[in-house]
Amino acid sequence: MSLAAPTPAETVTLLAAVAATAFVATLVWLALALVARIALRASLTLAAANAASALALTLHALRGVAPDALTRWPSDVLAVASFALLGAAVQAMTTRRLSWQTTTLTVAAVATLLLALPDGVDPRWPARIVNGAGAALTLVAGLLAWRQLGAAADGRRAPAALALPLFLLSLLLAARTVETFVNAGSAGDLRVPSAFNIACLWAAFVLVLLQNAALALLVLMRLVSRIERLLQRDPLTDTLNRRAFDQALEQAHAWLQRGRGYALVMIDMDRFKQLNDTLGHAAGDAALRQMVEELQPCVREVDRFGRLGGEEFCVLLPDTGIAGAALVAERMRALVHAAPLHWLEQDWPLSASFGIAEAEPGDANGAAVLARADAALYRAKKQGRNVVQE
Ligand SMILES: Nc1nc2c(ncn2[C@@H]2O[C@H](COP(=O)(O)OP(=O)(O)OP(=O)(O)O)[C@@H](O)[C@H]2O)c(=O)[nH]1
Repeated sequence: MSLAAPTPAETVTLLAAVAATAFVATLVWLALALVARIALRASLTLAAANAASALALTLHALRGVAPDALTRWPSDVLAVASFALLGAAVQAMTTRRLSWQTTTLTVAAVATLLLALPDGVDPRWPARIVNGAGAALTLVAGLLAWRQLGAAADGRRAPAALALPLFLLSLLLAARTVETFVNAGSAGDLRVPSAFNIACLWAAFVLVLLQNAALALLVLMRLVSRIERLLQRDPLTDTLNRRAFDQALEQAHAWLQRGRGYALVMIDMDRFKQLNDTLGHAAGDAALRQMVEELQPCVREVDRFGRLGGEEFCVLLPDTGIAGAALVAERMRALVHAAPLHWLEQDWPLSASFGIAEAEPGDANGAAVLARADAALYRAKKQGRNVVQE
């Protein structure tokens, strides 16, 4: 390929290549949405964005071959729709919300503006409007992605650099708009075999690939986060499962050497077997969920709430001594005791026993602290239940 003397065949071939790439991306996002059911709304919106882009580029390439009524206004509107849909998909992916009103209004406004252009208007005007609107839409999408991706999502930070292709796309579209003003010979038409158009088409080709790859990576990260969460959580109560809690405990214990203490509050619902045997297993499950919900306000962001098994739970309180743990446990005890389980028109009184322990420098590991909290819990049960013991 020579940049000095491009041929019309080159620009049309490149246009077809970008359109074909967008078309393949459409199929991939459709498969992800409909077959794998991954990030359904965002994937479908991205499929629509790529489809609109593929169709817009194909119609653009057919200018002069197919009727103008098909290849001018529809192609321009589809191009703007593809940028608006891309923005909507980025919004759906980063904020989990999808604003159809903004997308529809933007496309309708640009479509009306293009229709309102007088007959025989300088053909660069439609190009300026489409590229200008595209630059603005992709810039807004890029800024949104930059802001949202930096924020913690599912406990994992997605790199804000994933927004970079959107900024580059915005820059490319802005450059195309400016070029129609500063270059007297510009037609604002991608089919014209100029060095500028060839460079733009190559950049568009790379950016379509980069843009889709960045968003696919984002979807993958979301998926991994979701799987990680499923592996760490107890399905009934959404507290940490035993494995994840043990990990958190050993992590906290490692910090003990660096002067950061912690305490444990072990919780065991009283006479749970009796509840299960009388009202049934479903009522038992409901009681466990109710207790966890009631205790959540006592648990800080830094605390770790885990289910050790059956009706036994434990809360890990970093930077907390035995006095603090006693306060928390007493508050929890009162909360559980205050609210009976409402089940099939009857009230079943609930209570729980609590064992607390503080990590000490002599403790070899977290399990040793847990064993002391367990022994304290045993004493609480021996004392007649519904009490806190240390
Ligand atoms: N509904 C329900 N029951 C469970 C679950 N896990 C364990 N259990 C039941 O919890 C009961 C625990 O009984 P026990 O260990 O005797 O304890 P308890 O009846 O609470 O007696 P105390 O702790 O001494 O007050 C058993 O009947 C288990 O089947 C669960 O996920 N859901």
